[in-house]
Amino acid sequence: MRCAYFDAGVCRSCTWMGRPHGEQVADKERHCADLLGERADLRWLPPVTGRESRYRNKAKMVVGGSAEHPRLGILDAGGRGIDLQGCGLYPGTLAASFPLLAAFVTRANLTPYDVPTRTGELKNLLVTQSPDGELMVRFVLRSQEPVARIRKHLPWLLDAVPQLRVVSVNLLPDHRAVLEGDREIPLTETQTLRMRVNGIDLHLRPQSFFQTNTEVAAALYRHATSWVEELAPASVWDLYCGVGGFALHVAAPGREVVGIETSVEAIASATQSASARGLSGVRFAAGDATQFALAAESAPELVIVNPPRRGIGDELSRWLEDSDVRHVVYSSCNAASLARDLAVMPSLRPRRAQVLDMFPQTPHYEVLTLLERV
Ligand SMILES: C[S@@+](CC[C@H](N)C(=O)[O-])C[C@H]1O[C@@H](n2cnc3c(N)ncnc32)[C@H](O)[C@@H]1O
Repeated sequence: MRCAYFDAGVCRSCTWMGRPHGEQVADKERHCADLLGERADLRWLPPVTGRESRYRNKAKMVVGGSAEHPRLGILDAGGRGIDLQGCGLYPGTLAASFPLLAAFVTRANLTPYDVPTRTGELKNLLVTQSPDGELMVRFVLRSQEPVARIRKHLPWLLDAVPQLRVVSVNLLPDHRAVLEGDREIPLTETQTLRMRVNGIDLHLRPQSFFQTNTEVAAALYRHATSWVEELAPASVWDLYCGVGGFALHVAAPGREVVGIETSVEAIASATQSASARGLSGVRFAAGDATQFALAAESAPELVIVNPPRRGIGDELSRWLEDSDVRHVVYSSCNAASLARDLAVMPSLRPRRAQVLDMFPQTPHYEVLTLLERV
């Protein structure tokens, strides 16, 4: 794939842009195999690949320029906005919303936040596209000052972008290089975007994580589910469950499934999905994964973990090592932290591993592993 922004040197976010896709995937497999080391009893399954472009379901656009001429994209080294509305990573409906969102910024007179002078209001636009082509838009603002203007002009935006289902404001008052703050102000009655994956309705609210690449995420959930089905455990924990993707896929009659996640919003979404499906054996609770495991009276037969980049860490790895959990399905977006965690769990041996190319044009990838107690 080629990218005019990359070739012109204005955006270098996709560091592998221009490299043949097959070569990228082979490098990711090699990288992962090196980190996991020589293991005679580990079977590598063929990698999962999806489309090379238009695969990102979420755009995190920094807003620069002026209210009259907003730029949606990234900031340069001097803190000025670079417009990347033509970025090839975003799917059709999402990409088509950018010029309309830019027109809305002008219409509602939303002054972009200027990093060097710390003035202005609109910091970021966060846009998510569901598999059905519906959109969630979040305006990340420095203060509530523009909220009334956004509300006033919102009917225009809802009319201009008919796929728009969820709109909210997120407040990020401090001058920090983060994407969003803690406080969310809903602007539409609907505050949940339906993310239909493999025929299962997941629900995404603002402030919840969703796998970046819906097509590859669907394969991730399918493959993990087929491994779990083979083992047919009576009890499963889904730790770091987010909106419940793994838990809702592996739910089955007679199986007890518990999902644990720190985000209260994500747990509300997961609970909504479970009750809509009438799943009585699935329960979700907000909390820290490690603390939950350490406090539990008994361990399940199988544990799924899908932690952030830092991995599950020493404490939870040690707990798993000392527990009588027979199998762990570990889905990782950082093979380096996976390898560190594996070193703390020598009794849980990786039997299967599969690289999933969740982030084409970058060195990042997801790896799904099945660990078995020896
Ligand atoms: C890589 S995401 C995985 C989400 C989910 N499994 C999925 O498929 O969408 C990691 C999740 O871990 C959650 N998280 C972060 N720290 C946590 C902790 N200490 N305990 C439980 N969940 C945590 C995050 O909020 C995020 O939703």
